[in-house]
Amino acid sequence: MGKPKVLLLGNIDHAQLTWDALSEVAELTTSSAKDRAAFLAEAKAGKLDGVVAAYRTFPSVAQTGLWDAELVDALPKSFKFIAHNGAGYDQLRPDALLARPADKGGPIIATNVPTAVDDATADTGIFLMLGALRNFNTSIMALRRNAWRGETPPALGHDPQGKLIGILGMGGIGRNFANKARAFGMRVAYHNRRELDAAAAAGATYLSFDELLAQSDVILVSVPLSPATHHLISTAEFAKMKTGVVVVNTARGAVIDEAALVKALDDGKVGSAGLDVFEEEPKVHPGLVANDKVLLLPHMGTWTKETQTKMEEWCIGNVRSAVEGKYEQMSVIGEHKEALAELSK
Ligand SMILES: NC(=O)c1ccc[n+]([C@@H]2O[C@H](COP(=O)([O-])OP(=O)(O)OC[C@H]3O[C@@H](n4cnc5c(N)ncnc54)[C@H](O)[C@@H]3O)[C@@H](O)[C@H]2O)c1
Repeated sequence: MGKPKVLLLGNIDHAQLTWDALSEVAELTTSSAKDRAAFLAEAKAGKLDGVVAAYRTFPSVAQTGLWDAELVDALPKSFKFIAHNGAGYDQLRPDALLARPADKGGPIIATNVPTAVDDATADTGIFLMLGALRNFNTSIMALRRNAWRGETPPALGHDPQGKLIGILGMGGIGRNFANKARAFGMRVAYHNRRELDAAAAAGATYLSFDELLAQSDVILVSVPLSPATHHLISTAEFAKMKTGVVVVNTARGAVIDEAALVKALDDGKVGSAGLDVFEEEPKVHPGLVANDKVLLLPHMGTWTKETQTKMEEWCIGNVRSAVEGKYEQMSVIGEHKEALAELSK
């Protein structure tokens, strides 16, 4: 019997040697599909037969579309694992992957790359928070059009010291951000679906969702995007916030209703914002682009050599563990832990 096949969707940019070394245990293959229709056609024509695991990047969604029921249905029976190179896996539909019936190959197990992203993403959040608090974007724009601080000087910014940062989603990135925010003298509160134990909370105060909205001077959005968190923050939630609140989003654009944010900024309810993520990337709402009070980054959260390298190495590690049957070493997504345990029996 030949080696199991592993499919690469997207590029390996930093961990090429580790990827090449996978060929010791697997036959490495790629897809020539340029879009979802072509990918589905390849799968249905049997070109992916024998593939056991795939490595995928965030941009490879252009090649496959979402990993939903339609895509799952087209995959060969041999396909068992999808290793996603990222922490947030909203491009996968965990339910659809799990629901594949036994006669079609049974559940497909997904892994992600948590924790390796924490520092770089939290650092990006700190940059956006300070920049938004200080209104730096207005003066950056003025300087670049050779107008020094602008025709009228920008409004004075605010110091982080003593302000309450409310972290919505106190996971890996949220907790990392909390530590850094403390170094700036901020008071830290958070909201999660459940209160953390004392060690994980590390002194941060647990607030209900509404309390967090009402009391925070700065709100960091750090929850995964899912049907439950889509537009978690919209008109009603902005109305509950302090006037002049600073909103930072390093999670996913669609957790915030972008049109409602534009309005809240225009009304002065939200004082300024720092955004790394957008509802329809790479498109950015024109109301955000037009507003100097918004500091914008094009999804740069993990855009560092060290972090991208760590992520690739980790993701390839998940593929290798899957192929070698070392399931306990895989960082499986929360929704698939039980299915992996079944497989391990
Ligand atoms: N900007 C970037 O480049 C970048 C990089 C990495 C991750 N991300 C995004 O950041 C998100 C968070 O990453 P993480 O590694 O901290 O994830 P994580 O799973 O460690 O933490 C997420 C936290 O959110 C909480 N949560 C989930 N749903 C909630 C809800 N409805 N209300 C309140 N809390 C809720 C969870 O309990 C968990 O504590 C990812 O899902 C991803 O979308 C963005």
